[in-house]
Amino acid sequence: MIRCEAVTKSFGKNKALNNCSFEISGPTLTGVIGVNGAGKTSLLKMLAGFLKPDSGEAYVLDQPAFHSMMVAQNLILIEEGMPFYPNAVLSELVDSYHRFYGNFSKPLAQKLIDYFQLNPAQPYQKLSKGMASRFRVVLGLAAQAPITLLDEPNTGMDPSMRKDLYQLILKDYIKNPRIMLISSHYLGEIEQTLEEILLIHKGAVMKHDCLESFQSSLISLQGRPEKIAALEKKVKTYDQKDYGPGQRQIILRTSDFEELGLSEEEKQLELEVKGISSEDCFIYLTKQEGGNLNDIYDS
Ligand SMILES: Nc1ncnc2c1ncn2[C@@H]1O[C@H](COP(=O)(O)OP(=O)(O)OP(=O)(O)O)[C@@H](O)[C@H]1O
Repeated sequence: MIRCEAVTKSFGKNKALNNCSFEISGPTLTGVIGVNGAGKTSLLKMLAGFLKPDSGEAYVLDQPAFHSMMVAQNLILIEEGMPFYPNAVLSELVDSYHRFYGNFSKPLAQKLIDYFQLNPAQPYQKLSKGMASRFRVVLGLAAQAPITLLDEPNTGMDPSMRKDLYQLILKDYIKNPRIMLISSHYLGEIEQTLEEILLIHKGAVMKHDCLESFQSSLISLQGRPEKIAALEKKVKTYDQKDYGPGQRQIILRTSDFEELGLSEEEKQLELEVKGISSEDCFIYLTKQEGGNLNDIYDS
């Protein structure tokens, strides 16, 4: 079980987490998504007990996470800035994680090291970015910790290795179902692996849903511009595009679409109603309020 109750954490004037609440009570593969700076890493570090909340509380296995030895032994967080000893070679790091984590599987670590073509005698600090990510995944999966948090495990990996990684994570989870949180900017790639989505926006949970509900929360509506313009006045739209003079598309909430009470005839003859991808859903829901990119080059 992991639970955040109104967790807030600031760094100076910067609020990394802002009244963040959610709960995961049993084995689930959850994707933690959000734009840059949304608070994903801060949330994972909070659950790992590395950060103390300013207010609220993060619980892991019913205990406050901060500096808890019980939490440390039952949870692994892999992330780019893991504090390994300087000059440690991969086999030494595997041994030290094996000593710490009760469920650590050395045979699995060995198989993953071979699969990822890593050299156990090589110092971690000499690995390329993608190879270092591969090694962190070795530790993250071989630890078999009841709570497994993978912060951008695919950083620097080439596309074919990223595909393999998603399969590995899924196979590992099927073999040993547990709470797994994976943060990633590659939602379109990783979504087949996931059961749930935790969308973090401005330090808070914007959505926590199963993948299907997340994806179907927005919908695309296309039709003649005057027809669409009439509907647009009644709902909040997340995007609008014109396709030539004859067609206009809007993106709106599926619940708002249902409330419009359109007849079946209107839907079939006058409008094209389509689902959108989960990645587009994420993009529309979190669209930045910042400037227009055309302003950068057009004077
Ligand atoms: N140690 C720190 N010191 C100061 N500010 C921090 C620190 N850690 C995080 N922040 C700030 O908190 C906010 C959230 O950062 P965080 O790394 O959690 O976001 P993220 O969603 O993981 O981003 P990204 O996708 O870019 O990795 C950012 O504004 C960041 O600058």
